[in-house]
Amino acid sequence: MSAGLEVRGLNKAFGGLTVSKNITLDLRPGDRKALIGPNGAGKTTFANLITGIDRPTSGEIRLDGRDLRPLSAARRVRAGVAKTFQITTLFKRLTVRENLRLAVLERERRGLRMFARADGDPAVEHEVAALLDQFGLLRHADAPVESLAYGQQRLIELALTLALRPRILILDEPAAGVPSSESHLIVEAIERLPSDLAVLIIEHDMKLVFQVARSIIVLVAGAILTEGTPSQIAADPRVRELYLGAAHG
Ligand SMILES: Nc1ncnc2c1ncn2[C@@H]1O[C@H](COP(=O)(O)OP(=O)(O)OP(=O)(O)O)[C@@H](O)[C@H]1O
Repeated sequence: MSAGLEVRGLNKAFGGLTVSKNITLDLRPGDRKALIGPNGAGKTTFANLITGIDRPTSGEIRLDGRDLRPLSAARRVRAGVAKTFQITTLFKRLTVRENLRLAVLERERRGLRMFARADGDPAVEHEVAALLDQFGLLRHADAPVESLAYGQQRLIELALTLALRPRILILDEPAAGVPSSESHLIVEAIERLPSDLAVLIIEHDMKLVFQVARSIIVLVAGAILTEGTPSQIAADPRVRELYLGAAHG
């Protein structure tokens, strides 16, 4: 048995359209991998197969050797597979601290009934404070989420996901909609993620990808074209053609 996520020969067809083709990859503790590819390459579908939103037509998905395929999306989160920014919903009128508290309680399955008494639980408060600190949100702790800049709201979503204590984290376009003046917040937050977490970043912003990824997987028409270090990918003529072709097309 090996630690982390193992995907073997994954296929997915919607009717006659095959959108994932024989995808094989690993996500090990500490990995910082990016999944890139043109629009419609099948990145979101791949993420949905891992998180259990979609079911593969064939192929294997294992976490620490355990077959994930029979598990519902909710059970996969409990097993340690989390994806921002879909499972997270911010309560915009509540404060940052209250949102984080709810996420911790949700993980503990204490639910909303405990909410009123929760601020009396030192263990929960300690964990919330650590998350606020990790994401540089301490000074905004008691501000309503809706009063914060968009980039900061995305940080809160990331903090909420980490409150679930995932082992595999899929970041789905973490910089989407974030003004370039705030994108450094996202980069810094990714750099501060726990070192043993396995991270897969799906992102169109190549600047961000090359800043944070140590390995890049290129998906084209549902299949992996290549996987390599950022410098290998940047030098790959097929990848250059793909992106230059897209830019000129
Ligand atoms: N539920 C579905 N039913 C039928 N076809 C689908 C479904 N979901 C996705 N597809 C098709 O699968 C292909 C891959 O889509 P997907 O959204 O996974 O690509 P993507 O790489 O995430 O694209 P983008 O970068 O634009 O988000 C597309 O042709 C899309 O139309």
